[in-house]
Amino acid sequence: MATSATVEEQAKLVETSKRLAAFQAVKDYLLPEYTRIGIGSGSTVVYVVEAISELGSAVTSKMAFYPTGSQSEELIEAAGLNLQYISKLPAGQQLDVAFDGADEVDDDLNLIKGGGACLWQEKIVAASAKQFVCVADFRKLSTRLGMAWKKGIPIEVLPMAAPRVLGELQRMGSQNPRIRPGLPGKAGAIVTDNGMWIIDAPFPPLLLPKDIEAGSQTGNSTAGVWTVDALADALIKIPGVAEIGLFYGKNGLQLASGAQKPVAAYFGMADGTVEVRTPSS
Ligand SMILES: O=C(CO)[C@H](O)[C@H](O)COP(=O)(O)O
Repeated sequence: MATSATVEEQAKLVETSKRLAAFQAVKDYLLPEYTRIGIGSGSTVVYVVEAISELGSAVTSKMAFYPTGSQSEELIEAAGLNLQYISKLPAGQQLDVAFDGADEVDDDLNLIKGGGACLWQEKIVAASAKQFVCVADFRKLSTRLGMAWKKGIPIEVLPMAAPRVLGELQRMGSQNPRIRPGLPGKAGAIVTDNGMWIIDAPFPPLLLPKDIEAGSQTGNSTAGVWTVDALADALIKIPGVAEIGLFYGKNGLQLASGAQKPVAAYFGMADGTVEVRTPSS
């Protein structure tokens, strides 16, 4: 009994933390004059939509909301918000802001995403926004990707290429990469909103430039030890890989468009506070 109460309490704490982060992020980054808002996927984003709905229709009726897949599409519709599609965003134009969750966030605001299999559309929406804001609970706060999220980097692949991609990943040092299975009771692999499969590829914790500068590591691939950028650049080049769940590259603040990294990551903490991580440079 005591154990189950603890598990329940922990689950409640996590939900409270997600909600805190989401409400603070919306308060800080959703300005009433904004008209185009990206809405990511996952359980934390549910609270983002709740926070937005609480602003009332006088504010939200002038806004259009762009989903990152079927889950967030349903969320937007259920909240009575105006649904719009990124495919309808005129060339050269941007969303004002996009909110999304993450599976892990490192010291440099690189992200692992795709735990919910929506990474491809999530990356397109994030990169289409002037500002991408990440919302998460304390479990996602990390120093190096792969330290907290042990399931591996989600990689969206063309199904016919999956066996070959698995072989490439092993060669690159991934430990036991696996095709993600479908829901319990459903045979076969999980199929994304884009008709693709997901491979989860665990790698040893990914290094940052500061690790290389410190001289203790080389960041090369020989022992499967990679920097975030080197691994991401190599993964995306594998034939059959549609998109990868590493959101990396230049800091969001430095870019007018195309950023994959957030301008800020909000973490609801276990003590009821919200920690905000922003780019250091
Ligand atoms: O990348 C994602 C889905 O593809 C999610 O944002 C990520 O898995 C976090 O989800 P949650 O908020 O439920 O922890």
